[in-house]
Amino acid sequence: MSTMEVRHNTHPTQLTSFDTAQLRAHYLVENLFQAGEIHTIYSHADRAVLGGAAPLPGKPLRLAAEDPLRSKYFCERRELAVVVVSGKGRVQTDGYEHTLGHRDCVYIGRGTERIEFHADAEGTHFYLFSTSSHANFPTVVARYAETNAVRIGTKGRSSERTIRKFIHMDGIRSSQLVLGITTLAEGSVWNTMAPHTHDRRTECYLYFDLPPEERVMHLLGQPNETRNLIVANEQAVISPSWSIHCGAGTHPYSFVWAMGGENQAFDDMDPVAVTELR
Ligand SMILES: O=C[C@H](O)[C@@H](O)CC(=O)C(=O)O
Ligand SMILES: [Zn+2]
Repeated sequence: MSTMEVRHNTHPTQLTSFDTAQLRAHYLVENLFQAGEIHTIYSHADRAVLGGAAPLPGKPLRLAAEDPLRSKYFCERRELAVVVVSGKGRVQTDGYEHTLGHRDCVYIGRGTERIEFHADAEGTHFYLFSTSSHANFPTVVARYAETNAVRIGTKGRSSERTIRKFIHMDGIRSSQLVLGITTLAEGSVWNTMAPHTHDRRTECYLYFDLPPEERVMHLLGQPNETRNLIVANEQAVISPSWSIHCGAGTHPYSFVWAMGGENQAFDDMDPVAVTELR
């Protein structure tokens, strides 16, 4: 079974009038991974599609062109990145098979007609992130262990972490999609603090590798009007271009960050000083 939910855009002044349930309904994505199903969210923010595929071993799942796409197949006008956030498995693209371990990624280019998810273990979860695409780029696998790890943050600020860029201008090429994984070091809690915005891109964070009883306190909103979401394992946050996106966990975690929009320049950020936050 597969389902696609549609989410509309919000104006920054709306965010400050939302209560907790409304904030969660607009920006938090829960229940991405349902055993034996593919669940996707079509966000009008840069037309990003987020999804979760949770096939059972021996029962592969095929990605469908849901009605909101109005296309013959999912990647007819789209590119797609798939990251294994738990377990291990295989992704088949037009008959080619890509074997993926924990935190490995496959970029699937526009024009790929048949996409199938196979689990090699119980509880295998494939995270999907897709943006529209007007050019064909080759399908390529990126392995977590083989990707250059950039260490950032400091122990003193409880922000020691590694950033691995998978799909970007100097890595796997794409039409607009940019994606990587950040992993927190033992004893560190903060990602992306001091925060930033990037007015030319929407960004989504999918938090994972967090024990079930732990949480990430994620901050969002314009820098001078912030709110928070309490986020559990394998839940995602959609950050509009005007929103900061950062968080602190009660335990170390990893997250997939993925963007789509006007440009792919990772450094095209507007930094926000901690003292400017309200
Ligand atoms: O626009 C870039 C993204 O917010 C992330 O790459 C930031 C991040 O992973 C981190 O600081 O830990
Ligand atoms: Zn960002």
